[in-house]
Amino acid sequence: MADPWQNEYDFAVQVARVAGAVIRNAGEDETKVQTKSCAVDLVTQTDERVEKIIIGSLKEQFGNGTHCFIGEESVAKGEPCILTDKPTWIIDPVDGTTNFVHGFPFVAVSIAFAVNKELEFGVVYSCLEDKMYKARKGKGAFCNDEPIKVSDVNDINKSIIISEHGTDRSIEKVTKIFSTMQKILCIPVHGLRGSGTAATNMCLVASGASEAFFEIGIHCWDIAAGAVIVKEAGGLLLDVDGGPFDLMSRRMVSANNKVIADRIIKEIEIFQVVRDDAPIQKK
Ligand SMILES: Nc1ncnc2c1ncn2[C@@H]1O[C@H](CO)[C@@H](O)[C@H]1OP(=O)(O)O
Ligand SMILES: [Mg+2]
Repeated sequence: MADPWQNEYDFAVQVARVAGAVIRNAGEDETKVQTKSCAVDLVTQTDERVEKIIIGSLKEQFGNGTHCFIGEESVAKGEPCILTDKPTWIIDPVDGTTNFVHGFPFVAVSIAFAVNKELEFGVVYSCLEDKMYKARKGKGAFCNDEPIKVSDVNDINKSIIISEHGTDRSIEKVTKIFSTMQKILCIPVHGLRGSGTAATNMCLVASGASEAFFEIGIHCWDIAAGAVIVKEAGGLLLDVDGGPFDLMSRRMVSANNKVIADRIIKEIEIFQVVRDDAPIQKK
């Protein structure tokens, strides 16, 4: 049977490439920052411009009222962040905005597509490295059209684990994050890393460069596309408490296998975050 979402998938790859070129060519003026939720949560003109380009072209192509859109900058401006059964695009125009502002060379465009609350495909374009990661449910994961798969390491002592610090600087959260990192480092593991973009981190797990990436505080648009890519590369997704992965929960462990995931989960100090789909007055 023909793939009902083939056109959407192919178009997402094209749009991600265009968006990545816009990011690469963004002038100095466009890296001037404004802040969002706090002093270290950054946004630039490019984030907003690229989201408009992506959503604009998707709407022109498919938006006859049947498709919904969840985009990082649209949600920041008050649009709802609720996943329904309708075909829904989940978009982070510039994942790694802090990197982008500083010229730290990992910045990704992340585009995912869900139907009936299930992720159908994901595209992550790491635009400064010119790496196009993509995966269609049931059809494998690719980087620049070459198949990718997760690492086969199941000895935690031989792993590289990725995490990030996020944008919350409250002392209790930072203490928990660093305590978790310290415990994992001292298991010991070969190394701890973080590229500064959740989408790229997930592609690093998918391509076998790292065994696991976990974070509390990420948003659905940071990880939706990467989630399909990790799964299709043979990896798995879990909640930070070992339960099932929930895209809207802002908590995620992605790993090459269950042995590594379970070992990491044992060390994670959980802190509370407000869900992406919580009523707006709670945020
Ligand atoms: N409050 C938060 N806590 C943790 N990670 C966050 C976060 N807000 C955004 N992120 C994302 O996590 C990674 C770095 O921690 C980036 O992918 C960043 O996405 P962004 O660049 O699109 O904001
Ligand atoms: Mg992001």
